Amino acid sequence: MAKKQFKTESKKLLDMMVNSIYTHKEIFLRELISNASDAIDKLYFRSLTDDSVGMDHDDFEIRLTADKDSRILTVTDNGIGMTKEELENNLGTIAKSGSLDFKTDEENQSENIDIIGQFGVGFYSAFMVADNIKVESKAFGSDEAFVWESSGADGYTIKKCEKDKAGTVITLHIKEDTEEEKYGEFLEVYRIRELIKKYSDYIRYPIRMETSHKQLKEGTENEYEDIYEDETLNSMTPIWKKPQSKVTDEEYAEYYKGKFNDYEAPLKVIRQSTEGNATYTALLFIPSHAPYDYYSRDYEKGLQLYSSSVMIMEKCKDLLPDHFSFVKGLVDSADLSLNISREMLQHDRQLKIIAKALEKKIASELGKMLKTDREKYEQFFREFGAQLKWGIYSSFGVNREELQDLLLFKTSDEGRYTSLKEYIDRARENQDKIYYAVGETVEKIAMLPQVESVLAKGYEVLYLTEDIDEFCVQILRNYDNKDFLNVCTDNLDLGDEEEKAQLKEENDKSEELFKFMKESIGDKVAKVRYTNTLKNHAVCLSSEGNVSVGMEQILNKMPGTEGQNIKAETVLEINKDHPIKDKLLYLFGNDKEKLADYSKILYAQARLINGLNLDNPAEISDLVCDLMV
Ligand SMILES: Nc1ncnc2c1ncn2[C@@H]1O[C@H](COP(=O)(O)OP(=O)(O)OP(=O)(O)O)[C@@H](O)[C@H]1O
Repeated sequence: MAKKQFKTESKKLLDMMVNSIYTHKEIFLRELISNASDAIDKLYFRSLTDDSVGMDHDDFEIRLTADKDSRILTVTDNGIGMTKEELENNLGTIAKSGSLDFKTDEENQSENIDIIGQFGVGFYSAFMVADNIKVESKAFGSDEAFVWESSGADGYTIKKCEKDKAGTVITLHIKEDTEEEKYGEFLEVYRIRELIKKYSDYIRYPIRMETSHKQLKEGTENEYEDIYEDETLNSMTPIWKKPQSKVTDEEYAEYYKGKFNDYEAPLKVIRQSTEGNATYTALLFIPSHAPYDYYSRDYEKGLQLYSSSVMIMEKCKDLLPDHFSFVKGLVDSADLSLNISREMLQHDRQLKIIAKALEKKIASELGKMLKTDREKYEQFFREFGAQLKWGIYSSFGVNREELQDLLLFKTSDEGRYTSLKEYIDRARENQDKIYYAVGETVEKIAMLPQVESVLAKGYEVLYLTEDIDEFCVQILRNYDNKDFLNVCTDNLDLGDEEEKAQLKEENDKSEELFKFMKESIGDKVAKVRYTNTLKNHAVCLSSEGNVSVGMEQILNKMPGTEGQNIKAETVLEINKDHPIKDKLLYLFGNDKEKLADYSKILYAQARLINGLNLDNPAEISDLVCDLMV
């Protein structure tokens, strides 16, 4: 029979598995057992409403056999099974489409680790240890059974076979041992027992295996015989049902990695059990890094939902607010009915109470981490901080009480992270503003002329480097009764009354000059004026109104704003103490043509100083050359 070919993506992945240098090959057993358990879950769930299943919870099992002579390891379940089409679709292609959109450079073996870790390639991982795999399966309700067989990337076959009951038998022919790899260990009972304890202990169905031990023969004194017995290798207690003191950090980490397809241990484990309004146990994990798709539309938030240890939903969105969408984990509650539908669940009062309590718990645990383990918190914030800021912005500040003290911003104080409270604690006496500036990097912001002058007066400035930062700050408006103030906007008010009056007078006097300069530059600026906030530079840009120059950039980059051309009211500010001022006044009286060129050049310089690109670099370069020759 002709072999069918794997889909291209699957073939690549398979090649990688077959030649894997991944050191944790042992995880293949966890993957197969987890699939078996899922398949049993499905049939058990069905048995609750369908008498024809004819099985009780106690009838379900996962069975292992290992034969060292033939190098055969089998994993058998009496779950829902697969039809011919399902065998084809589930095992002939990668379950999760798009997993391989991610770079799969076969040459670069080190990427193996990431792929296995990130996507939990499941069934395919068996090819790390086996050179031939057979999957015999009979779907519940079907009269026919089929066997899928493959020796790796060259393809697979599907044929009819005989099988009595619904379920699946996976037969692995374990690879021959090599110098580096002793694959034979996966046929040893002690090793299998160890792996089940490590990765699959919590599986709620018994994982059984016939094992033997030596026993003194009855009636003899020194004759021993082999006694064969069925041994259940797992404790079947879900990890969240074990007393907290009995679970080590490592066990939580292994559980998390296996269940949520992560290659790194979580940054934090949160466990909560309550009775009262709602009785539930929650086991939550804060990952130590954002999943590859976290900041994309494909990412789906949610927690697993169990009713008395039986999973009723893989991803319950309603349990997590958007600003904590990075949290992984599960909730087990006896208060929820097993047969509850998704639609009903949305309106379930219990669920709402649980969700509220979890939100509070997560916020308080993060707060604690910020206080007691700064380094860890900063690691968390680098990965997920933007989500908290987004939470404030997208809710128009409704969540501010919960979130504002969890925020960190970069600051002029050595470019490190600060919380708002820390900023206030360091603020100068009588400082009634929280100063901030926006830019791509800390270094670029530090060079902004306005920032220099605010720093020179002894104030600290928040450096907003992330796209969401300024939006978040604008929604907050103030913190601890102090308003946020963008140092590049018009109302930076650092001088005394006398200085202010003097500036106004000078500005009024030069009104005609400014009008001419503005007309020369065109509608890229709304105004030209003098400023007394600059120290060394001749010019800078600032803005008036709600949209700052930085926001203009971000808003125009956002999808959906094409063609809207959102504009900041840009102001070109000229240092009133710089010699350029006299030059401009002179040109205004004597050489308007040159003044027009100067205006354009000054505007271009201001853009460069503010870290912005020029829209007409060739023109500016020509103008500068003309001045030079
Ligand atoms: N023992 C089994 N019984 C029934 N169906 C199975 C069994 N093993 C695998 N499958 C089916 O094959 C699919 C693919 O399995 P695979 O382990 O590759 O991915 P997955 O379990 O969906 O994802 P992941 O392992 O990343 O969580 C499963 O979703 C399931 O539908």
